[in-house]
Amino acid sequence: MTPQPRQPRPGTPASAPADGGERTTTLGDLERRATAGRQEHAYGADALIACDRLVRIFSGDGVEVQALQGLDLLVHKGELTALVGASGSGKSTLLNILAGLDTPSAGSASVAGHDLPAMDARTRLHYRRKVVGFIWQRTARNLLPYLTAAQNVALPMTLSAGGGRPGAGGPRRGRARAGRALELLDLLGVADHAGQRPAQLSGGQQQRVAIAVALANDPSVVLADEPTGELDTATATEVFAALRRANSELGTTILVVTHDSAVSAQVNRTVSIRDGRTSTETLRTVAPDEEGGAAGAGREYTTIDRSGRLQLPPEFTTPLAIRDRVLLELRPDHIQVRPGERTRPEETQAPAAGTEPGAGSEGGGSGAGGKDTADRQEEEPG
Ligand SMILES: Nc1ncnc2c1ncn2[C@@H]1O[C@H](COP(=O)(O)OP(=O)(O)OP(=O)(O)O)[C@@H](O)[C@H]1O
Repeated sequence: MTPQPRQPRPGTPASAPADGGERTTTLGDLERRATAGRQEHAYGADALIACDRLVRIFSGDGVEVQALQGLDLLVHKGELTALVGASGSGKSTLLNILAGLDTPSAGSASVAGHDLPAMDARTRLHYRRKVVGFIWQRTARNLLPYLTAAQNVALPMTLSAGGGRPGAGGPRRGRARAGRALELLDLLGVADHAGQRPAQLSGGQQQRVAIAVALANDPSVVLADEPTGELDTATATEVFAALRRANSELGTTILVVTHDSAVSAQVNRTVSIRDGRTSTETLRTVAPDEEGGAAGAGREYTTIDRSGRLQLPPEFTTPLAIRDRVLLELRPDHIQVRPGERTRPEETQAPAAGTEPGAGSEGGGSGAGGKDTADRQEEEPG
């Protein structure tokens, strides 16, 4: 048997310095550089929220519902993003996963460096208390009825400081917690109601106190599921303005699910979910003012998933009768999508002996830069 050359172990010099001079590159150095390079280019490495091919399947009574079907989403630090979509498209499912209340069936999700599917019960509890704040649609679900507004805001700080043990110390002591609660209520325009219980507050005031509760522990992210769903338009605008203030003044990243197009028009980025996947997103260049007015015109973009797939909206495909396939053509600065011709039965038969596969046919039209024969003849001079 031929002896194999022994590989140096990671961390040992690939070539030792002959003159005892400068240290040469080791295999360990190369490995570290390769790992750093991989992390740098990993999907969503610079994002605060990164969902990669997220799948959530609910099963029961022999029926399976695929609520999320390989959803990709990146949200960067400091963004205020609205999540819209038809009923049943998967918005709440996504938010529950990001809140640490549910786990995905497949795919990965990370928030502020926390790998959500990998969290154990203890980490999950810490995550829910410190890393994310949550606002529910039902005002009554956000606040404890027997505590005042200020006590409701101080409660998450007490719980995270000492697990609710009486007299427990922590990052913020009693007086500091009360001070912070008042600061937050002031920021959200409800400081005058600090001593009142939820039943004494209007729906809009309750939701603003709920935002303060969600912000109490300086979370990296605030998630809100239809926070204005139970409110009239004027009150919804006020509550949304409070969310925007939290985003702009505290820099908190906020992801808000809404059905209300007036609300979604007040953010710079609106991501639309269709059939459990992100389908389009609208970006606005001019931010709305304090009252929610004068937002810049939005431009809608179709999202491309990690495998290069995009969903063509029915408003585009229906008028052109686009169904099974399209022709993609690579142009210097864009890709052209044209309806593929209908398949004729003879085209689906095997090619006759001696003919090259695909010769003279449409060729499926899938190659970038590929052109069908008719086109080429059309464009050739003479
Ligand atoms: N616990 C569950 N068990 C079974 N199916 C569920 C469960 N939760 C959600 N689903 C299903 O998953 C799909 C997505 O639901 P989800 O609530 O995420 O949608 P949504 O976009 O938030 O809808 P809505 O806007 O009406 O709240 C729906 O078909 C729903 O019926």
